[in-house]
Amino acid sequence: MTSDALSKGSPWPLPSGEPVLRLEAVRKTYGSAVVLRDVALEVPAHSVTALIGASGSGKSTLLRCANLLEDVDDGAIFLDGEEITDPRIDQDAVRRRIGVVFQAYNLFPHMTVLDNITLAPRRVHKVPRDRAETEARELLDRLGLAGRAGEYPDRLSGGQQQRVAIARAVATRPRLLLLDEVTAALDPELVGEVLAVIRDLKDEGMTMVIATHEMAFARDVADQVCFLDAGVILERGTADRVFGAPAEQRTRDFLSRLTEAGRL
Ligand SMILES: Nc1ncnc2c1ncn2[C@@H]1O[C@H](COP(=O)(O)OP(=O)(O)OP(=O)(O)O)[C@@H](O)[C@H]1O
Repeated sequence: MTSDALSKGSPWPLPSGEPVLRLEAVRKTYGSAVVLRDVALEVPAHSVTALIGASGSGKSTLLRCANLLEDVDDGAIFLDGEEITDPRIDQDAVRRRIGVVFQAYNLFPHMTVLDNITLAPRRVHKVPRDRAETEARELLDRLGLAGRAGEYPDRLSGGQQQRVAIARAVATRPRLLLLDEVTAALDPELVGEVLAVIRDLKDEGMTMVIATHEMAFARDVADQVCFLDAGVILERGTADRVFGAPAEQRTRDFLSRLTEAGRL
């Protein structure tokens, strides 16, 4: 994070001391399959956490639980110290504080880029149209999409559509941004432009949890890396530590398989 970006009036709320997101002993099952076991995680304000691990290790499920798209079987999840897995909580109000971007951009095809981005600020957060549109245009500028506000999504490349999806997710000034394999559906030459946008958000102080198979990116951008193995956070540490000196044999095996495949 650059203090410069914050002093210029970054929209992301300042740290409260409490981790933005905290998971305590989270367990999630689908039928008889245990998908998350005893997962504990703390995501401090303005930090980036990368979730890495083989396909099926539980990265998406963890993000879906954090956004209340899935109920947990056991354990608790806290947003800014408030237990959001408490059944009495207003789940919609919680979701309004969390931005989510998935692999599929899910933009509304019949709406312009500007309308896609301003829909939630206007409808859900009751931001007046003028202000919502001014802020959306500023966001588009920052994400390298100046001049595309009036276009429909099908006129944009996959990388541009995914940047619009990120703009839509941050337009509501979420407390936390969850990114689930946001480059997985993109042609390789478009991956870099989306990763650059995420790096800029980090520099502006956005708190993020990113499930990714892009190891070089995770190593570069993450403050904290969690290696998931069969639903367990087997190893957690700074990016340099987990990638440079993994403590667990299964982490070493995972990383060497990627190295052999030329993906690390
Ligand atoms: N709705 C569901 N019903 C049943 N099983 C599910 C469901 N969603 C996920 N699973 C299972 O949970 C496990 C974890 O899946 P998840 O998608 O969280 O893994 P992942 O690490 O994100 O994988 P990938 O890297 O391929 O996205 C997998 O075995 C998956 O088959």
